[in-house]
Amino acid sequence: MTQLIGIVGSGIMGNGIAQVAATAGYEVVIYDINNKSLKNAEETVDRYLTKDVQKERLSIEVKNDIVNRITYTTEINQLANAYFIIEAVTEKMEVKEKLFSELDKICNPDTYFATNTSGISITGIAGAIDRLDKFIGIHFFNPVPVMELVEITKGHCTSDNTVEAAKKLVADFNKDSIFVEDSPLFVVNRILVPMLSEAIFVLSEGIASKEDIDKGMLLGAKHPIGPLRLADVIGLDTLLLVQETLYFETMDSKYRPPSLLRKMVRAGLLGRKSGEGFYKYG
Ligand SMILES: NC(=O)c1ccc[n+]([C@@H]2O[C@H](COP(=O)([O-])OP(=O)(O)OC[C@H]3O[C@@H](n4cnc5c(N)ncnc54)[C@H](O)[C@@H]3O)[C@@H](O)[C@H]2O)c1
Repeated sequence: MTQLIGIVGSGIMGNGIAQVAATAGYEVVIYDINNKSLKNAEETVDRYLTKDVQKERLSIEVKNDIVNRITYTTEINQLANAYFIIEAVTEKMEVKEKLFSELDKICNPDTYFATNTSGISITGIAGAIDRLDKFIGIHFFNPVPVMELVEITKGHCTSDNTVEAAKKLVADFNKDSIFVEDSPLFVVNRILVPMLSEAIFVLSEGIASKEDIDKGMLLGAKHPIGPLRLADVIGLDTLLLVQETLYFETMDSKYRPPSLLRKMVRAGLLGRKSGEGFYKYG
């Protein structure tokens, strides 16, 4: 029988993870509390796969099979019999804890739980549930269908069996992985996020225009995308929450988030997902 993957959160990351899981042949249920986000996720997956069909990387029949393997729902009970749950909700400890505590009661005792957190402690989130041994960090990168890497992180009580199951899942998803200790922001974001933060400080100090900051890193450091445009792709609200984790966990002032970033989030300028961040979209 085809195994079921439950995705929680249908935002930027959730819809990409759902697409990759369905492409790997799994049945997928994607659950969100927000109907609009689910609708948007469905359209995003369809748009991505349609592009693949147009570029002749995928037949229309295969595209339809992938689309038909994904169910979009606001009913959390539909996740009860999942083989693996992958959580991709808002980057807040209290939101993730409450969700996993509810899932722990609903789901089959054999169900594995994974979080896609960008940097919150895996052991900390697992504190909300009884199945501590079945909890693991699987951190995907944005955009999920394109990026090859995931970071796998064990919590203090994660069993070897769960690590093996996660590794197999990641291999099925056709992703490569690195293994990272449970530490704020893991590896990639620990290095990347301070660079994005510095770009925002450079902008707010009036050292260069946003276009020249991005051009500087594109041409001068051979980055594939400028740091301010990348911040818009990530979502400025998520970026701020991730920076706060690094700052509060280390209590090191070098990681303080730029006040410009905080102001933009308060103004609802969240980047590409809200139509405007450092740049305007749509
Ligand atoms: N954006 C990125 O580049 C990126 C990259 C890697 C990891 N992540 C991580 O992935 C997670 C999700 O990030 P995102 O960018 O997709 O966020 P997002 O804001 O695009 O989407 C979050 C979704 O979660 C839903 N949600 C919130 N609370 C919920 C709940 N209790 N139950 C069900 N759904 C709920 C929201 O309605 C929304 O649709 C975060 O932990 C983030 O740190 C993000």
